[in-house]
Amino acid sequence: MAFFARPQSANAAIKIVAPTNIAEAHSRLASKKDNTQRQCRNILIYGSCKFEDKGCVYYHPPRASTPPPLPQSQPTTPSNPSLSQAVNAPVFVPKSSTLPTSPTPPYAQARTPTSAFTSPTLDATEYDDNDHYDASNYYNHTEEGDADLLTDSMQYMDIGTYDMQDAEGQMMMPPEYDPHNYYASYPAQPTFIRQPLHYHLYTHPPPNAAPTSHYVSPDLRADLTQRSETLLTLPAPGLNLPEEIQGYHTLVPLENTGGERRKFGNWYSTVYRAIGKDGKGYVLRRVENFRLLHQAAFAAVDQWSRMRHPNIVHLHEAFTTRAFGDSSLVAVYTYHPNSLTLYDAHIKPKAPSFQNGRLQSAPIRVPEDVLWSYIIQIASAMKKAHETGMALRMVDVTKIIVTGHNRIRISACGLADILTYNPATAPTPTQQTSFTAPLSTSAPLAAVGTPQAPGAPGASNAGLLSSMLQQEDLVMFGRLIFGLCCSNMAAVNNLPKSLETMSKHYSADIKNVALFCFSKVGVHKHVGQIFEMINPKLVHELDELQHGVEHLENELASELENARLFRLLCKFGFINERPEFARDPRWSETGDRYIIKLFRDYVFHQVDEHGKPVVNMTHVLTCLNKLDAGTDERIMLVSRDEQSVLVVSYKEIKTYVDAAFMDLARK
Ligand SMILES: Nc1ncnc2c1ncn2[C@@H]1O[C@H](COP(=O)(O)OP(=O)(O)OP(=O)(O)O)[C@@H](O)[C@H]1O
Repeated sequence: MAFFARPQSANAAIKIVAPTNIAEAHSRLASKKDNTQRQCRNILIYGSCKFEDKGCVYYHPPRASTPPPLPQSQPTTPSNPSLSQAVNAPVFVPKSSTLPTSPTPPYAQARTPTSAFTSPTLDATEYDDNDHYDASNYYNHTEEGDADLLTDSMQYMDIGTYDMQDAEGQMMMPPEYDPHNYYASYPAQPTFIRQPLHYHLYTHPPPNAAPTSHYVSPDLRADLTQRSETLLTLPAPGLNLPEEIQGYHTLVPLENTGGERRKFGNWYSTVYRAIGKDGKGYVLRRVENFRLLHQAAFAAVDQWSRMRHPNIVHLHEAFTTRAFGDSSLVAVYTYHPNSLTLYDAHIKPKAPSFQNGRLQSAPIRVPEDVLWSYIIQIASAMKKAHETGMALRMVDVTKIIVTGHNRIRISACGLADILTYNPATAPTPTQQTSFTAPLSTSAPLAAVGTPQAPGAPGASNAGLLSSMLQQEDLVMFGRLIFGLCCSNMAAVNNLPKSLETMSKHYSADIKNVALFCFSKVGVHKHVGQIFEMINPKLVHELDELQHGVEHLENELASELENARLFRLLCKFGFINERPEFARDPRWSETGDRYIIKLFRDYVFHQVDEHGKPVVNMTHVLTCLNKLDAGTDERIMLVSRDEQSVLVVSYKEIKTYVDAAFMDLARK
């Protein structure tokens, strides 16, 4: 309760009085201008004046004597910012158009270009050391300039205004959003004093990136919200799933566990979503009734867990478990909420819908640019795997998931390596990390789950197997392109018809890539050749990606200020109108909290000249951002009975808000 006893004078708010000393300051400046006995500034700065004997009108002390000390300038701001001195300082410049504008500061009159650099008595060579722009020299070398003048001029500066500059002296934060209003309010205040950029100030976004609202678009918001929501859904009761396996809990099946099931190679498999020890979502891909014969089979897991690629679902670990009541193999992958397999997204028959005005149930064909994007992403993932001596082995519509807008990832990588591990063909660590050259022999392909023993002379079993699996990746890739083009995964079984369909709906380039991948082994074929074939499409994809990044940046910009303003509003909510202090006038009618209360009125409860509420988000945003930044700019707060007026800076209000909040938090 100590803060209740805080004396009101503890705050630095000042009462408004008429700025009587403006006229005095002007007359003082005028008298200084007439003083021809003032010491020449060249003597002060350089120790001599080249024009001493050539008509310089200022006073030059005898050369032998020691130069007199610099004249004491008038203090720019009161050294002790006590209330009594602050009251007389005519610093406060009301920003509101309803308030009188401040007089044009004298420094602004003094720094006309001619007076600064075109004095006939100045020799440019005399300023060699000061050629670069320097604000203080600039003023010092004005015709009438001296330290006193500069000091006097500084008194008229609204420091809050100069805080709003970046390193280049550009205005960073117009007090109002409308730049025209800003310059109309400050017609004669050029900006020369450089202050470090205060990143917490509210900055008007560049016009080309100006967000249309202060929130991300509804579509993006809905998408992101749904993704988080999905992670929180609970499993249906009665599934009889283990509560926890190796630290993963809250298992939820991501596919139908009853009815007809497809096999994964020779095994049944089920995909679950689970929460890990770190609270993040994971996918557990369980292979039922798997017997691990060789611990070394998990070597592939190490390799895949080290692999990072944007189009490959990351494999974290794999283990065997009896928690499901059998001997299961579980591979743990990153969870990408609300994903669909390519099959579900493009091939699975949909409920009838209106297409071209007719009710149709045929799947909607994948647009060509989307197909190119898929081809590039899969080829990129494949290239990464092949460069590290591995094969994807999962280029299949049911094992590629769509995790975002046209964004695909290959899931289940590494699983086939464990399931089909054969110690006779297991690669050594060196072979695992070496680049696999394109296959030069016409060896038969190894199907997933049934690797064949290679026998090419000169090549190790492991190396040749790896090459064969990589060739198989390409064949699967070709099959996938045919399937997506024809919306039928058995499209390659009737190649002539499929080619006809492709020619009808897609460009010849897609057909060429599909045929290249699907063609028989025996030629020098590797995934790098695909990139050579599709160069122009790569450029297009890059452009699209950059557009996508820009779009997201703009979305981000619209929310940029919201988090800190939300925190500030929370503090206001905690401090203002506390019911337990409702009958205690000391809570909000005196001292710092009174100022917080008046500031809240200033921000939210203003009325116009007709008494109508001013509902201006720009005003609120500007005020709150300045408060959060703690600027030196001062505002005028009027009591509700309009009997007293307080002038207080944002910096001071910020201190009071923080102190009041800390008091509450400590209670
Ligand atoms: N990493 C992942 N993140 C999120 N969802 C995933 C992930 N991997 C797979 N899924 C989802 O899990 C579900 C089942 O995946 P699965 O690979 O078993 O596909 P499937 O079509 O059921 O194939 P199969 O019939 O061979 O089991 C799919 O809906 C898929 O989108």
